[in-house]
Amino acid sequence: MNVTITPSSIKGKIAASPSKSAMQRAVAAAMLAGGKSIIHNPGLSSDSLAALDVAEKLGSAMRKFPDRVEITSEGIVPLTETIHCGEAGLGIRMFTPVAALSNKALTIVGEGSLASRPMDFFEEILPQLNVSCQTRGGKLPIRIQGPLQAKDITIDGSLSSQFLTGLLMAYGVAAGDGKTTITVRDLKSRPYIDLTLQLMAHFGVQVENRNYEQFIFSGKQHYHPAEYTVEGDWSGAAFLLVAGAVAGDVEVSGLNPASAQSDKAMLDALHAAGARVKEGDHTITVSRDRLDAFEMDATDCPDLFPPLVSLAANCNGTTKLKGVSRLAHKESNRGKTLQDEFAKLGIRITLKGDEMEVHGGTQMSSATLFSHNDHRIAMACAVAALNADGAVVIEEAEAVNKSYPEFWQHLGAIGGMVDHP
Ligand SMILES: O=C(O)C1=C[C@@H](OP(=O)(O)O)[C@@H](O)[C@H](O)C1
Ligand SMILES: C=C(OP(=O)(O)O)C(=O)O
Repeated sequence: MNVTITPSSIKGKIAASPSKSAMQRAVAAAMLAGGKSIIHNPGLSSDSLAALDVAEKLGSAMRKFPDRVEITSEGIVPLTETIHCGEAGLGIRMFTPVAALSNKALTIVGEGSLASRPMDFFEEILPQLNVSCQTRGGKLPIRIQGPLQAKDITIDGSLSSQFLTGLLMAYGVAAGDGKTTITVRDLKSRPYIDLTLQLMAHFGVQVENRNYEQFIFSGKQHYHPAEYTVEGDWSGAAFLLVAGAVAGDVEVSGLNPASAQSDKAMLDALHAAGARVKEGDHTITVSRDRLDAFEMDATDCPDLFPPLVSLAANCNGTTKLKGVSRLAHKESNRGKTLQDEFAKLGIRITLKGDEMEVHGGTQMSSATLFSHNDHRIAMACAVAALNADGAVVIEEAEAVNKSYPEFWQHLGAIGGMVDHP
């Protein structure tokens, strides 16, 4: 699907869509708790729907309503040999160790960009936990056979935090009497682990976090069924907040200021760039003002790079963003993708080692852009297009469904001139 954005002024209010990061974790916890859990505000992102499908295939009973989903589980009892994780990086990396709690031979698959994202971690780590594991050269499919046994283990957290999230979730069930420790070297995306631990605690499992280097389970625990409400998504909201900063005035509600979500750091960037920001109770208002280049280390909030680049393109001067090497293995190679697509708008981006420089403040031009089937690239292009000198076409715009299926409708509702079939 192509979407055409005509330069427009932004004005309006939007309620943030539900966070897929929180939702997928809630599904895993509900699945691991014996009994009935209720998840409110589940949302319809493809990654969240894929998580519900995984839970069904792993034996949970599901009742879906527009505002909630009820998950009834008796533990991990796979109904099929193949588990399909859609295109969700977190999904596959979290559900693989969880599925390995069963003793059944399983094949874990996914689609789209997931087929080329690294999974070799599992081949190295799962055999140490008594799970046989084979991948195709470090990529999908992943063949496993458990049951996983929790043991003291040391892992590398520098590529992604998602593998640790999966192990923590599974250890919540598998850790036995006594003390079991996951030691992690060089953990990146740390706030995502806070979100994991928060979710686990909500469902009754406590883990001691020693400075993101050791995660300690002291004794046997159980997940308890619970009610949980999925928070508004700071990652998706970041695009709307930038739209307000560069093209008018926006109010986004449903954003928890105390959230563990890493992407609430978008507020720091908006302040640093000089945007007018008002922080209310769960509501953020951002209005256009003079914007100047800023510096930020986004190593631990890698998903902010796309909206940060849309903001930086509108800032006078050269914005410096650290952490770009974290983007190589997302839905696209996002450093390069942002460089290529923003070049078509006339914005020069340089990549030097771990740093990205965005040379902003010049008039952006009408162009045809390609999302690379990456939801965050599609949304970053759309926000940049608001200030172009003519229409901007975005190809494969349906990519937004992965995290934020309402994005085009929301952008239109706040004044973005969005044309699509
Ligand atoms: O745990 C999560 O929900 C996520 C963790 C991050 O991945 P990395 O830990 O690989 O950086 C982030 O990029 C991804 O979109 C979602
Ligand atoms: C990288 C992302 O997600 P995942 O790794 O879960 O596919 C994302 O949402 O930008």
